[in-house]
Amino acid sequence: MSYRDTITDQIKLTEHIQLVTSNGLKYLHITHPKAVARISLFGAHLLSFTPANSAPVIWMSDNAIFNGVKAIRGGVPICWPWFGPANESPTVQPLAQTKDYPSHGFARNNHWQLLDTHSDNDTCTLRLQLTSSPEMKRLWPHDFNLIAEFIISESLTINLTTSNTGNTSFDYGCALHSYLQISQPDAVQVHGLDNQNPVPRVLTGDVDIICEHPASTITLEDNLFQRKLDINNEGNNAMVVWNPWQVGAKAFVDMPDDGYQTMFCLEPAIIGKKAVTVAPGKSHTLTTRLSVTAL
Ligand SMILES: O=P(O)(O)OC[C@H]1O[C@@H](O)[C@H](O)[C@@H](O)[C@@H]1O
Repeated sequence: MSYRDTITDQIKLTEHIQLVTSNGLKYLHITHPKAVARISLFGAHLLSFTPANSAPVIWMSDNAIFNGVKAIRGGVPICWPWFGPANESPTVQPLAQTKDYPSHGFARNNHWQLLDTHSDNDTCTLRLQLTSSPEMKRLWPHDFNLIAEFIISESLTINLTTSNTGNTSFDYGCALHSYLQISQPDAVQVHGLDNQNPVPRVLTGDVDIICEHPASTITLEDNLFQRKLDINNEGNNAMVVWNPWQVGAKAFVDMPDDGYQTMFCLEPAIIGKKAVTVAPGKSHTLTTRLSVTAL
């Protein structure tokens, strides 16, 4: 059952933005002449983004679980303050890399606070915040303020700003783990993944790679949807490219067996030893901008 079937409360925040409660969880519904979008406060997780006159840009699993515990499969999960399994990440405290450390950090498994919303004829802007709690500090012993800003118009911009509110520097890793909607695997080509070898990448099987020299704009062309998606990133040091293909999809309880045929993850990320260091009182922003053009 989708969370949309169990809505119990709706509050109008602006002309274009509603705060919706479903099964005790909060969602933001954005309905603007330029685009429709949904955001879950659990995870500050963008669930959908569809500009006017376009097919959906973001893929969401038909079997996604909205229980406020498990990270949602699809959309744009925010992986933070580490990427991938904790025991492989240099930004997790070395003595504590045990099994109860969630993969891809804890930002996508926590409830965020809605800071503010604004909308006008051009744009909707929404800001969500996560701050350090004792439970989070058990996993990652730093004081922080994390703000996810979503700017929704013909294009989508996500600014993820990490601020150090403590007295010592920290390193962090992260990814805006965008699940992009595609028509079918053999209709798509990706450009810009490797700045040094600019060859297109086609989707012909399972892929899980970290590209360390991405161009600032990655382009996903979809010949069947007759569109190209430009993904412009700032503040990342890598792009993760992922599709679990048939065997991988079957192994996920929250992905239909054929789900891999309509998704392609292209994730601007901060990974590895080159992870960003944030000094006390300082901030760092990772930005991704998605815009669609007809082919
Ligand atoms: O199932 P999760 O934790 O959401 O991760 C999904 C995938 O996320 C990708 O970013 C990783 O590169 C994959 O290795 C991983 O399987």
